[in-house]
Amino acid sequence: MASLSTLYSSSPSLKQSTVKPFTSPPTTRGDSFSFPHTSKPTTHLPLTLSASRSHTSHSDAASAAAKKELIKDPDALWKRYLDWLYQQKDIGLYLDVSRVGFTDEFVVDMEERFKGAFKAMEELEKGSIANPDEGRMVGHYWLRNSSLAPRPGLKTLIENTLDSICSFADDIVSGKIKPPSSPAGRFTQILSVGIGGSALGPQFVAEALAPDNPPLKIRFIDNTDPAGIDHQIAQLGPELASTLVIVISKSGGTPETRNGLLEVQKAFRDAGLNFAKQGVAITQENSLLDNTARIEGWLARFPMYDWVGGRTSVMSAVGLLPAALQGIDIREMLAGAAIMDEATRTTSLKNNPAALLAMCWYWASDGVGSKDMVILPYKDSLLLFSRYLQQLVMESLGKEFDLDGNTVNQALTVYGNKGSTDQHAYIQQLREGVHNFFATFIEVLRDRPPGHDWDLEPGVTCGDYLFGMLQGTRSALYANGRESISVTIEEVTPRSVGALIALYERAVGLYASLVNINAYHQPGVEAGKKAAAEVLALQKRVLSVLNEASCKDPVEPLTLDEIADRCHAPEEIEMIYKIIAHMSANDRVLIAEGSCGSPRSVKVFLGECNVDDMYA
Ligand SMILES: O=P(O)(O)OC[C@H]1O[C@](O)(CO)[C@@H](O)[C@@H]1O
Repeated sequence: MASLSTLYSSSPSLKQSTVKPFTSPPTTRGDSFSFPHTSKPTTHLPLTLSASRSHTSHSDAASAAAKKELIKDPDALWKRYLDWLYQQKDIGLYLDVSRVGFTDEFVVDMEERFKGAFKAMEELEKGSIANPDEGRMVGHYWLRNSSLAPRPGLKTLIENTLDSICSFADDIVSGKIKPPSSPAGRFTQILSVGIGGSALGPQFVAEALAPDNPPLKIRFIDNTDPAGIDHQIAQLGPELASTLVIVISKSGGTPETRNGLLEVQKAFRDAGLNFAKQGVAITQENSLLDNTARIEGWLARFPMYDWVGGRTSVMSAVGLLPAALQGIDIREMLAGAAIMDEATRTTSLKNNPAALLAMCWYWASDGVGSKDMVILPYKDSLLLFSRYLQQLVMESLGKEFDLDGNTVNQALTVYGNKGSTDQHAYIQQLREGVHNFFATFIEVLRDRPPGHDWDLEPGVTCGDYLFGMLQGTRSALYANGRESISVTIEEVTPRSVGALIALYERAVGLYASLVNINAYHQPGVEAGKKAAAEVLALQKRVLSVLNEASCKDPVEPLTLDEIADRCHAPEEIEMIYKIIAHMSANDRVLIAEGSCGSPRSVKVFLGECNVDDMYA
């Protein structure tokens, strides 16, 4: 039986790719999950802001009471609104922080503290090792302005890749590149296989921007849930023959993605289709996935870069290729992000929307994540923004240690779906329950395309209701001492979506500097991955022990204690029980007698004896 990491694909062939965008010079390293520790940068700030806003301030009753004193006087509130309203004209984006109760003294303190955060960001954009644990540069800002890339080779790589994406997408959409055996004569569907940052960006962009009738429709496999995978493949039906499968994995070694690929390849084999002619890989050069795609001669391969993190990869091939295939104007998305990048480079706190967001997060959560961030887009197409931000924010800011090695357990929890839908779900608690959050309203001024509106009652449209629900909820929360930020865009367009993504990317980076953490690594994820691999290794040992006992004559059914002893893992008896319960629920060769509700009564043997012990 192949181990989890030894194979990416089960049916290698030696055909060559017809499109090879990997023609530019290689970057730095291939796939890996662990990196040598390198020295830490010196640009980071001390932990505490001031006595009143220190890491212990959220437990300070006086400070908590002061925070409840939000301005109530309408004139003063209007003045505060005017004073703090930020507008980005080229995007048509507004940021209103007037309903966050920060004080003038706090802003003065923050201005001082932001000097270091701006400096760190400037160094990052110039190519510093901003991810010290992994020894990596952090270059997602270069993707939308390649002239910022610190080396000419990187600039060329970014530009060449973008050109390859556009021309490959054009060739697929126009039918110049065809699936080998589809009656449709052209690709009609995309099946995207990836997880985390290799899925969330493409999912958000598709939901936000794909036209009603895209040239290719997209579906996602973003888990190792067999039923979920079967569902996606079943939904494709005969259109599997005209499906472009895009396998996305920066590392090229993520088990869920590998499993998704193997399942899809099996579906292709079962349908008599040649997967390689319909497969595209987006991954780092020389990763397991890249090598698999190269050896098997997949249709195309596009690069992921060492210096782009998964959660900030939506403007690399990861997000751009699927978007272009759906007819989304990716150059406009990049332009919107570039405009926002420029706008968020200013070191004037009041004129920098990302810094304003970071400042509000710090105020609202005491710089320690003491309050959750509830994201409420009042627009169905932005539904997945909160899910996208969950990874961007929580994988970046949820850290045990700061850059100096102190234990800080930093966090900023993100959740939310959309308004006004959530008003009928959990807004009740937000208004009246425990005060452990601040809200962010995402407002879209344009209700629907011009020419489609009508009054569903005199003087009032359907969109007016949505507007009223947003404004009403904002007011009702504020009246009960609940703070909120409002981000307003005029329309949901590639440009405004690109800008929104760039705004939050920058805010996360700045906030991480304020609290002195590395926003660009994710060491905590490894523990779960390692534990999962150990469970699967234990399962193989259990099967081997059972196989040996089942080959005896007569067959020797084993109790859980006996299995645990023979596995030399008595401390794992509970896990062994769970392994057996899972396998016996899934038509495996294993037979468990007794009652699942009383584990001690269970006796297990295999339905077949394998003399070669395939599990050993
Ligand atoms: O693109 P990859 O390497 O398959 O990783 C997927 C996701 O897994 C993580 O590494 C966490 O496990 C994320 O940071 C990443 O976006």
